Amino acid sequence: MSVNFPEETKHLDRIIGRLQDALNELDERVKAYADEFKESMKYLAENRSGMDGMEIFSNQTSISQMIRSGTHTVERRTKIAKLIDSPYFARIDFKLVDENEADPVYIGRFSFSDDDNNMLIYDWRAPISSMYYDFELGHAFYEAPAGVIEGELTRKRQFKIKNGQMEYALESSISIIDEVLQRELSSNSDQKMKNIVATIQKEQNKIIRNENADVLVIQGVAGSGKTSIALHRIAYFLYKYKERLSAQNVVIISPNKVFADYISNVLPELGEEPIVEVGFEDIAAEQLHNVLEFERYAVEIDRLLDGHDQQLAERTRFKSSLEFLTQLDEYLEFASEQYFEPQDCTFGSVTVSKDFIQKRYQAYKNQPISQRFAEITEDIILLIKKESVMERKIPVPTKKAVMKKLLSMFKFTSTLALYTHFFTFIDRPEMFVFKSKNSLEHADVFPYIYVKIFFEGIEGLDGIQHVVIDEMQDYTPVQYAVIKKLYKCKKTILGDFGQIVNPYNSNSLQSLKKLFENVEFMELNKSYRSTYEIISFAQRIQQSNIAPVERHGEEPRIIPCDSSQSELASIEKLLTDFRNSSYSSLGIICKTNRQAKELYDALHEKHDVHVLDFNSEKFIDGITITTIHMSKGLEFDEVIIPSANAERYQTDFDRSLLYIACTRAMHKLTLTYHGEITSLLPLQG
Ligand SMILES: Nc1ncnc2c1ncn2[C@@H]1O[C@H](COP(=O)(O)OP(=O)(O)OP(=O)(O)O)[C@@H](O)[C@H]1O
Repeated sequence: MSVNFPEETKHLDRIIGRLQDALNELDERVKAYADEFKESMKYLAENRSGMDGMEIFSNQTSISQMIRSGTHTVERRTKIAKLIDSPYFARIDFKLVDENEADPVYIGRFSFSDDDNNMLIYDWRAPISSMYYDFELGHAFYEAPAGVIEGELTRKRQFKIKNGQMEYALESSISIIDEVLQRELSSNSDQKMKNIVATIQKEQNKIIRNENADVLVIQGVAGSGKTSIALHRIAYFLYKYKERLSAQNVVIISPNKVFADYISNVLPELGEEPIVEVGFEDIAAEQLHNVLEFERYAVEIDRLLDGHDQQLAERTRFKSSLEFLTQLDEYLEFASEQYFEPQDCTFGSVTVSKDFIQKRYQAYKNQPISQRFAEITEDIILLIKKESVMERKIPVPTKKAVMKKLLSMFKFTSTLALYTHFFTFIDRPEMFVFKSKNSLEHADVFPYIYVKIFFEGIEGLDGIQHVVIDEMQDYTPVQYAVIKKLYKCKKTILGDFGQIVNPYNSNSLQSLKKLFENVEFMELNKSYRSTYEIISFAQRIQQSNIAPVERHGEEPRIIPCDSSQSELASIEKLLTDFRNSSYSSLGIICKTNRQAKELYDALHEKHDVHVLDFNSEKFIDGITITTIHMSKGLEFDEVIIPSANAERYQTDFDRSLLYIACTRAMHKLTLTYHGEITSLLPLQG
């Protein structure tokens, strides 16, 4: 229920006035810093020759300090400018247990206080703001640093303020949150993912503010807000632990560059620096740099989807199982115990016994093999030095010479030899083939890196304090095992095991549970992206426990066509309708890259369409032709799924692909086909 609150309009005017004053003052300060900086640089340049070292140092220090303060002021200014556009989105009135009057608390993207330190706007991440997400009117509490604060919420209002103007204000009742949410969800898609601070739901807020879990795994249905929540969770941590955590300490592992670009605005919108985004292939490229090549996933997946190379499929399936990791661990344990055969070593007149070497080898058990050898080398050199002092002058060997001797006592001298031998060890030599000379198949990349860590070690990324992994269902247990070694920090892992896009990936939520210690699981079943009709349709393709939000729209359509030409004509008609609609994005989602390419060739002369593939870097509005793989994590106002015929979509795995494609649509969904319709689709009523 939209209400006119004259007092809220007045309050808004007052706050905007204050913000404007603050902005003017910050503008002056920025200008003063810039002038002072210019002056100091000029002074230093002109007088440097006459200064001693101490003077130069002190000048440079004060310039550095000036830059830091100036940067901080510019950041503050950026936030205030954003607040002037939209200062807050909610108000709660909270009455403490022992008090008679409730105090209003306005909540916005960032905090803002007046000169006397009165908080005029609270940051959405502040402890007191959590009550807005967690409680309806009545008893409420929040956790302050000093302990739990209890009281009563006597009022809850929501606002939409844009360009400094109140677009609407709503008085809370239990259903009000839904009304604002409905408005937000009904709007058209954006080129980039938006922040959702004004409408975070209670179950989502719980995940955002969960601080206990070392590893938090979020299994959420399509469109349940997992990615949004993971980013808001990072924003929350950056706020709460600002003294010791900054954006440089956080990494997100995302499926591809387009997705990374798509989500890149959320943190800056929330006033935080963007975080580093990498893909598993970037990690692989870094680890294999100058050693081995490997086949890109994008290339391999088309071969897998074609279904012609059954042996490749078998190798991929095997290497993505938890059992494979278990066998690999057993092999490495065995290699550690059995493949090192110490021998007596003589250096000049000193002989180091094999018992000594074996004992030292055992002492460094938890380290990579070459690290163990480096440690033993130090021990041997120390031993010889001691002998040298006590007995007689003995020449001390170089570290390199000792290392070489130790390495020769190990059965394999390279990671690759150790890795490939594994397949003989488990009696399945057919499970390893080189893609081409010096090039690994995709499925071997992470097992190889895992063995490399065991043999050569890895430089852990110590500066990283939090890792987010999106689309968790696409990765294998070995990939997680590598991540565990690489990033020894807290993790937020999210995805949906109902959306597996590699038919030969045999990973599961159960396997994931076994891979981590102190892991907490949270589930999200409500879907916010698509209309009720689209979700009901998708659910008839693949049953899941997805609960649609009550937002209604057109029924999805299935358009039968007589021939490929008439199917193309139907698609063209849909494109024209889209151009005349208010929607801004349309995705034509194909099963394979080849199908997408053919469709592009048929359409691009007459229509303004673009292709999104594994080489793309950006998500852009308009008409996009892409594959189900690439569309994961993305959303479109409207989706067309062409060739929904029996030949293209027939297996249970195809069912899952169709489900993913349908759930990319926010408002409108159409499927076209000619020939026989796929039996995976629900019958049209
Ligand atoms: N609380 C919310 N308020 C407003 N919009 C929301 C909320 N939660 C989710 N959404 C919207 O729902 C859509 C889906 O969110 P998101 O992409 O984060 O979901 P997901 O679970 O990662 O989806 P998928 O697994 O299908 O890729 C986005 O448009 C997001 O803005």
